Amino acid sequence: MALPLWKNALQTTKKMILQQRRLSLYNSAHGYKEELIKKKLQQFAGGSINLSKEDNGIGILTLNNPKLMNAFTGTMMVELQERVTELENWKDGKGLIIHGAGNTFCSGSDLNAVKEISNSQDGMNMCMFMQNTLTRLMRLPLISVALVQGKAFGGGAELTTACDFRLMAPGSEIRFVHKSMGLVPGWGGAARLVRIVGSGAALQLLGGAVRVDPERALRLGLSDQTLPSSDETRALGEARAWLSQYTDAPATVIRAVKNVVTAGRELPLEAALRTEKDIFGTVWGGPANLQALVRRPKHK
Ligand SMILES: CC[C@H](C(=O)O)C(=O)SCCNC(=O)CCNC(=O)[C@H](O)C(C)(C)COP(=O)(O)OP(=O)(O)OC[C@H]1O[C@@H](n2cnc3c(N)ncnc32)[C@H](O)[C@@H]1OP(=O)(O)O
Repeated sequence: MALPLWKNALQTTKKMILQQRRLSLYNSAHGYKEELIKKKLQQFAGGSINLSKEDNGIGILTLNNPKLMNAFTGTMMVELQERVTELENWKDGKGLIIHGAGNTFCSGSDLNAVKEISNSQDGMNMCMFMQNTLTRLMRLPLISVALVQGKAFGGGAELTTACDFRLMAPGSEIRFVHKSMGLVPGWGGAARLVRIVGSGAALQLLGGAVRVDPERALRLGLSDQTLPSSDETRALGEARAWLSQYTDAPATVIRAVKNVVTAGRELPLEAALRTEKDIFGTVWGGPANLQALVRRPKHK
């Protein structure tokens, strides 16, 4: 018996999206040798990236290196890639909250490792590895939130820009400190920041290594809400509540919502329209749509 049209469309579209997602930003054509880079990064051990995938479709990803303000060691960079692959394969996932252990977000690369990866090629290899991972994170079919408590500095600030939204606890700070180190962002943070706040504000935040508090972040559109509590546990509960207003539907629908927005953001108009049509075909006549029609919802 032929599959219902929506199931057929779902299978076709899933294959297309997965193929697009698997086309990494960097590959061997760019001199990118992933296994060699991973081997180098794994020389710098410490900390972990923990992921909890909950039955309600919300994932909690924790940057766990509190002794070093959750600075990214080499092994944490490799683990982040592994967690993103897990999230790409989580078919029931619809939301993700990224936060740091010890009531602070992340202070960027582990400076102990940075001092060892000092030549240009090793630096660019680390950037290609992190850009591949953060681009895949950004394209996940889940609505993602960076819960910023304490400090999000350097690469930590860049990581927040790979999430769909940023929520900040009172007293927290996002700071692109790269200039002070004679650097520019390398994990894709500049390209994403320009798209979030505009080139003028991005130039000020990068050129001035500006301390961005919750109020300034809201004004710039860099943050979507300042949470009431700076307490670690309460802030996570507030972030869950905030995210729930955008994930309150079956995973198939929320994942389709994120995918049409990603298409609209990243594709030329006509390709975005065709992708939207294909994604529409995966939900039109699907279980959630049919149940809604039976209920005949009244949108007050
Ligand atoms: C593309 C990414 C980019 C790159 O790779 O080029 C980077 O991200 S480079 C790193 C950029 N980040 C920084 O420069 C931040 C450095 N850290 C700080 O400015 C402060 O630690 C701060 C403001 C985050 C917190 O200050 P606070 O006084 O509250 O704490 P401490 O400084 O005492 O830190 C506690 C403890 O953690 C160690 N620490 C903090 N950040 C790092 C880091 N990025 N790498 C390694 N270690 C870090 C700090 O040394 C202290 O350790 P201790 O043994 O107690 O001295």
